[in-house]
Amino acid sequence: MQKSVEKLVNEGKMLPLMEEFYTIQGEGYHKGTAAYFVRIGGCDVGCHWCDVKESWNAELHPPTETDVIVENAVKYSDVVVVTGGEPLTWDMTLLTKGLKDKGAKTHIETSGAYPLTGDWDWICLSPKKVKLPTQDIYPKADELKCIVYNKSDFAFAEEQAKQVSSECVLYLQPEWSVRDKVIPMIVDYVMKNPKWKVSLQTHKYLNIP
Ligand SMILES: C[S@@+](CC[C@H](N)C(=O)[O-])C[C@H]1O[C@@H](n2cnc3c(N)ncnc32)[C@H](O)[C@@H]1O
Ligand SMILES: Nc1nc2[nH]cc(C(=O)O)c2c(=O)[nH]1
Ligand code: SF4
Ligand SMILES: [Mg+2]
Repeated sequence: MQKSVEKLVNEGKMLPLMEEFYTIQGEGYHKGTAAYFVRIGGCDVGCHWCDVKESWNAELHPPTETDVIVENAVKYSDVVVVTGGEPLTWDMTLLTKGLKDKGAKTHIETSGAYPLTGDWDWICLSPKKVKLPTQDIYPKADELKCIVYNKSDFAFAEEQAKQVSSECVLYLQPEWSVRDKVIPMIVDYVMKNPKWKVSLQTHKYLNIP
């Protein structure tokens, strides 16, 4: 990457944009709500079951002016979900300021593995064992969305739930490739531990992005 572009990316004035699309939020608390998704490239957390591995290498995604991302997003929706990749790889200050100045609600999907930047109306924290969230994000998470791949993930989810606020909404979401195996385990767990709710990737059932 050119040095001048690298500097702009480091300042959050440009971001490696992988894709953007208007769809229905499929997961978690806001599922069913129309929203514009902005997917920023770059992630080195390395979840083996990640459903967007094409996002990992930031260099494959064109550095795009943050102002241009904002101008476009607000044409589609007043709810903008920023995801990735891991959006907190980058400084989210200017992106969220731009969106909020134009009246949009800012939502983030994050593993919390890097320091929290940006001004968010909704934070979905989805912690990963391989690279735990930074301490600063736990009290600010609005929802905690733990992915269940096998039964050890219930214990991990409970450990994570101890660290969020009492208002944070708690979700267990099946890892897609093992959904048939883990959905019955999640259903049983939630009935026995009703502070948790089930989250499904409903967009995959609806065949939408
Ligand atoms: C692709 S990630 C991008 C945002 C951020 N890196 C994160 O992990 O939160 C978006 C959401 O999808 C979830 N996710 C990724 N792959 C999944 C899979 N195979 N099955 C279920 N959920 C998955 C993540 O845990 C996260 O909540
Ligand atoms: N419809 C839809 N809802 C989503 N919720 C979180 C997603 C993500 O990849 O971050 C996602 C996604 O990719 N599509
Ligand atoms: S943190 Fe998110 S984007 Fe990164 S590998 Fe894990 S699920 Fe994929
Ligand atoms: Mg997704």
